[in-house]
Amino acid sequence: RPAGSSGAAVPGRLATSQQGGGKGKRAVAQPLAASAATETPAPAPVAAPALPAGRPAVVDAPRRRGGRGAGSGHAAWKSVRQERWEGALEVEGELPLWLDGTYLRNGPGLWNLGDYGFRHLFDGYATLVRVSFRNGRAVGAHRQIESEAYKAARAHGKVCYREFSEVPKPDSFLSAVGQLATLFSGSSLTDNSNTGVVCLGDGRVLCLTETIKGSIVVDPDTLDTLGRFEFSDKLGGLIHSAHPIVTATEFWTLIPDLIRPGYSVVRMDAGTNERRFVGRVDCRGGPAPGWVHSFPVTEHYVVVPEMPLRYCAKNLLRAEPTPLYKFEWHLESGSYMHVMCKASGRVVASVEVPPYVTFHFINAYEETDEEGRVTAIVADCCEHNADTSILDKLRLQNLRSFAGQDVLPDARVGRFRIPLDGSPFGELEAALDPEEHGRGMDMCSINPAHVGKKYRYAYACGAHRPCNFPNTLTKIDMVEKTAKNWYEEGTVPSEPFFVPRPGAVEEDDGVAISMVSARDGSAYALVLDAKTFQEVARAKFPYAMPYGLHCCWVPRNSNAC
Ligand SMILES: CC1=C(/C=C/C(C)=C/C=C/C(C)=C/C=C/C=C(C)/C=C/C=O)C(C)(C)CCC1
Ligand SMILES: [Fe+2]
Repeated sequence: RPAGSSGAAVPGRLATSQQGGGKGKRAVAQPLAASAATETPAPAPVAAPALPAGRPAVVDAPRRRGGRGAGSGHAAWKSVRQERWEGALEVEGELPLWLDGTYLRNGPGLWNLGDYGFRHLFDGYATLVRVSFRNGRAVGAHRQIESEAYKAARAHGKVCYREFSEVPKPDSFLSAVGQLATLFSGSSLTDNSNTGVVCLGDGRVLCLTETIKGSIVVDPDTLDTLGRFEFSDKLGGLIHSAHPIVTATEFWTLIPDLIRPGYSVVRMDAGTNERRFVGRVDCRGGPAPGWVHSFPVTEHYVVVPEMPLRYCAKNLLRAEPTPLYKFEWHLESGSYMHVMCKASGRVVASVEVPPYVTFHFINAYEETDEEGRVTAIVADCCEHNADTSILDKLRLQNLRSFAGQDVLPDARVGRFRIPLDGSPFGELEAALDPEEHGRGMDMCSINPAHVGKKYRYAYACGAHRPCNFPNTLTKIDMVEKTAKNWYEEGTVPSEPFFVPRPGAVEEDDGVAISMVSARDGSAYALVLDAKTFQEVARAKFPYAMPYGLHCCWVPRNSNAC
């Protein structure tokens, strides 16, 4: 964590330097003594202002230029109203006293610029949410990440960089060659880091998206944007996996090569900014690499997925999105799983597998024989039955227009088995009956002590049907092949993030924390006992919170995660 960032709030620091002028309440200059770390009673919640006058107002009405969209819908799909807020949260139930640290959640929380509404869930500007727990109390906050893309959009009142589905309206007549140049130099790509948030081994907290320039360091206490994470190496690349594998000592990621289809596997030591090239996987099919939103590792291997949903340079350039956005489906190209040895960079297996669509790998581990030799890799993921339609379902118009129809495509825990004996094929099967979790499955976490190792439990979002989006929290038992489900009518819960109890021995000794947005506009951090999957407490925000994607846990008073 950067020097001076202690985990305790600094008494006397102001909640905001902005003065009100927008539609929200005016700023009240109030000491930020709200952290439970200060031992002082937490003050009442203070609303920060909406955007300052003269800048495009952030509105919560879902509409595109020229008219309102279909219904105002659920609070989860409405833009956050204020740029920032911090205050004590009302706690219902008993927060465990050992829960001492900060839960951070990142996600695209702002989908409107003035009266212009974005199309897709993944387009929104990044909103970081914080809940700090101490002594059974909770302090909440949220803040927009100050990416160049967000600041430019605010300053000019329009999209200025290429987002997931939005592209800037050309105001100069760049030739096709010019457009291509801005794409391949990366200058037109967004740095809107609205997807992941990770705590590095050295304590720095990094927000991520799929562009490398969108790796942004934030202060977990103030939620200040500290600046771009500059990689000091010469590896280059424009895009990488949104989900690096981060441990106390290292950081692994994949860099797809769109010119010569393949992936670079790279590793960075904690405490440095220098990635080192470990090895390369050449694609086996298709005109471009498969989309790698995430990938898993085992103790000795990196697993590189190559799915038939592939990047598409033509679609990257398009002004109007296709149903598959920047990607293309190439069933004929085959589906593969590659395995690289972490130590040598050698590809030790490359197998063809049944077609699959996944965004999130859950975990992977090695299977060994009686002599301890590794015979196969098992890799689990949230698998969408090789159906890409989930991407279109995540258009905001679809999410906002739910009227009781069951339209969420089925998903399952897909379990790959990749033999290491030179066989050309691997297997893919459901790890448990998908009915156990309502045939919805995404946004997963596990006990971090089990990353790359044999594990039993995963926490994810499942479905209580009919629904148009995952609306339950589910604990999957991979051994018993059962699930425990949490559901509350009208709510949209985000990724349940597992936080182990310090000193825990059992894999599920801890809590699962999820930010829940309710239809009535309430929002709360829900704390479930990870063993029983029963609610132990909820910490309520005094305002509506949009849906968000991924989370991390920053333990208190530690300079490392
Ligand atoms: C900005 C550019 C890109 C951006 C890619 C992004 C922001 C990808 C984000 C992907 C996410 C958040 C995937 C999450 C999936 C969640 C699912 C399927 C949940 C399902 C629920 O049931 C590129 C596309 C890389 C191109 C360059 C510019
Ligand atoms: Fe993700």
